Order: sequence, then C-alpha cells, then structure tokens
Amino acid sequence: MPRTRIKICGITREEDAVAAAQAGVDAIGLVFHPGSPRHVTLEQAQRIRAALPPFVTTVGLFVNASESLVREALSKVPLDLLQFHGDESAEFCSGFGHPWIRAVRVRDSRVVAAAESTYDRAFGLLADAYSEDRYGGTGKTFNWDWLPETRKLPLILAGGLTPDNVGEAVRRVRPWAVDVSGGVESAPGIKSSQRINEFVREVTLTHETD
Ligand SMILES: O=C(O)c1ccccc1N[C@@H]1O[C@H](COP(=O)(O)O)[C@@H](O)[C@H]1O
Repeated sequence: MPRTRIKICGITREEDAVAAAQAGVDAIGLVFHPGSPRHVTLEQAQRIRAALPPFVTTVGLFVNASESLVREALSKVPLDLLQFHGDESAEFCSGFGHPWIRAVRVRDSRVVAAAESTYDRAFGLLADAYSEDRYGGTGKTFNWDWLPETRKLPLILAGGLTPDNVGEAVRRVRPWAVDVSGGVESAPGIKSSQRINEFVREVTLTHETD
C-alpha cells in the first residue's frame, strides 16, 4: 500500500502550521469560507503560508466563493491546490487554470462514482460526511462501505477522523490521503500539536503493521 498522505485542514495560526509540518504532514488547508469558525483572511493566510517550510502543500478551501475571491486568493497566497466544498460546477472549478480537488458529501453508495464522472478533471476527490445544513467540517463520519473499491481519481477520506479512528479508516478504505480538521483541535480553529502528532503516528503505525 502506498504511504497514505495526510492533510490537516482549517489551520488559523502560524504555530499550528509549523507543528503540522514538524509532525510530518503532507498538506495543510486554509479555509476561505466566512461561515466557518476556521475562516482566515488573506493576510492571515499569507502569514501562515510564509511560516511553512518547503515541501508542504498548501490547499485553499472555498465554499461557493465568487470567482473574484478565488482569483484574489491565488494572486496573494501561494496556494498549490484549490479545494471546492460547495455547489461549484466542474467548469467553475477548472476555470482558474490551477490544480483542484473536489469535495463531495457522501450520503449513499452512488455519490462518489457520479462525482468522478462530473468532476473528471479534478486532481482528487475528497469524501466528506453529508449534512443537511453544513458544507463540511461537521466532525461526523459516514458509512465508509459507501465508497467504491475501484476508483478513477485519488480518494481523500475526510469526515470525523480522529487519532482514535484513522487507523481503522486507512485499513478499511485504503485512501490516497486522509484529511482532518476537528479531530485534531482543542477548540474550533485551534489545533493541538499533541493530537496532530497522535494522528500522524496512527497513520504511520497502520502502515508498519499492515
Ligand atoms: O472546517 C470547516 O469549518 C469547513 C467549513 C466548510 C466546508 C468544509 C470545512 N471543513 C472541511 O471538512 C472536512 C471534514 O472536517 P472534520 O475533520 O470532520 O472536522 C475537512 O476537509 C475540513 O477541512
């Protein structure tokens, strides 16, 4: 099994970005969605990005943002990847000439395969829990049996992951990457370096014992 990549999303403080990098994560996520407790301004995002060492991917998360906000973020913050979490069309997501991943909220066994067709130019598909009233960051898991075993796009598993369940998630789903936000926090938007380290350790241990 290839090493499962790890993304820590919803970073709001420079020290949390540094702690994530030191723990060995592959990517961090910055939330440009004003409705989120993890929302960052462009100025905050610039500072967080500047605090990161090389070779840590920076992902910008958007929820039904205007084209101009995405363009402004791209012009001011060196984002490696865009992550679309709202109702954006495939044309919108592709319109920036920048690599992007598509989040889907999984509520049955057909959602991921359908999204792989609709969003076939995505660099990866992020599978998150479904919620009636929220676009993500719910802290809830979903039924991993709904995920197809054969995939056309790299699968990033998200939704309610924690140091306690990520080992089982990796063993069962075998995703390309895992993505966590609330599961490594001490309060919304405040990451715990201890929980980040535990999360990374659990993923690593899963590989060693598999
Ligand atoms: O984190 C948020 O507040 C958020 C708001 C709107 C869309 C997505 C959001 N977060 C992303 O949701 C998944 C799962 O998060 P969790 O681990 O269950 O807390 C992850 O990609 C978050 O970055």
